Amino acid sequence: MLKINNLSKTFKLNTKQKKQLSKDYVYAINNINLALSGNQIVAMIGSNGAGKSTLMRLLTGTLLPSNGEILIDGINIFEDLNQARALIGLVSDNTQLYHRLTVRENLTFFAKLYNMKNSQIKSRIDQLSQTMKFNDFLDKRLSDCSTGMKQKANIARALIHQPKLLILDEPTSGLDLMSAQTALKIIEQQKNENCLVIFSTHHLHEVEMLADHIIAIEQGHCVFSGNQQDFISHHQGDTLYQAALNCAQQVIL
Ligand SMILES: Nc1ncnc2c1ncn2[C@@H]1O[C@H](COP(=O)(O)OP(=O)(O)OP(=O)(O)O)[C@@H](O)[C@H]1O
Repeated sequence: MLKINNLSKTFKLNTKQKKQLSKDYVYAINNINLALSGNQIVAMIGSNGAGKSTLMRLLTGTLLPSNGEILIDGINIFEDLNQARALIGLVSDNTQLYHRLTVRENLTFFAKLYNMKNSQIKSRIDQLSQTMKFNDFLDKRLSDCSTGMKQKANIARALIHQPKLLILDEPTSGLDLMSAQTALKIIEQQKNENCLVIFSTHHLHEVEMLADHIIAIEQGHCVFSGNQQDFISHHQGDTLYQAALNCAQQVIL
C-alpha cells in the first residue's frame, strides 16, 4: 500500500549553524526505505529531532524530498499530488479548523475541498458523528468546544473523505486522560476501515495499546521496522520501555 524508496530530506543551515557544525546542510531524513501494507496501525517512535515530523510532512506531500519517492497504491505522491491527497488524511498541530464555524460547517467545508457531493457529505458526517460519538456537539461552534472535542473534530476532518492513509502527528499531545483515550479508540477503529494508520508518539503505552507495527527513527535513519515483539527482542529489552531506551541510545555511524 505504502512504499518509501531511498527517501532523503536535507535542510540548509543558517550561518551560525554552519559555523558550529562545519557543514552547509543537515539530513533530517537519510535514505529511508519502507514498505507497509494497509489495515494496520503503525507507531512511529524516536528521540526529539530524530526526523519523525519531517517524515510525516513528506508522507503528506506538504514537504518535497531532496531525493527518493513515496508511492501510495502505486501513485507517486510528488508527481501526482492531487490524486495522492485524496488518499491521505492528516492530523497535526498545524491542521486547524475554523473557530467561528460549527463542527458540521467545518466538516462540510473540508468535504467540499475534496469535491464530495452534498448527499455524500451529509451521510459521511452522520456516519462519523455516530461512530466517533460527537452528535451532541455537531452544531456547536468550534470556539465553544473543549480541547478534546476539538481534537475529535480534527480527526473527523482528516477522515471525511475516507482516506486510505491516515497520518497523525502526536495526536494525544495536550489532551487529558479521557480525551486521549477517546482519540486512541478512534484511531483503533480505523483499522476496520481499510486504512493504514501511522501515528507518532512519545507515549509508549499508546504504542503498546495500538501498534501492530513499529517504525523507529533516529538521526534521520529508520533503525527498526517490525512488530512489537521483534522490536523488544531486537533491542534486548524485557519491556517495550527498556527496548525503546536501548534503541534511542544506539549510535548511528
Ligand atoms: N525547516 C527546517 N529547517 C532546518 N532544519 C529543520 C527544519 N525542520 C526540521 N529541521 C531539523 O530536522 C531534524 C528533524 O526534525 P523533526 O522535527 O522532523 O524531528 P522530530 O523527530 O519530529 O522531533 P520531535 O520529537 O522533537 O518533534 C532536526 O534536526 C531539526 O532541527
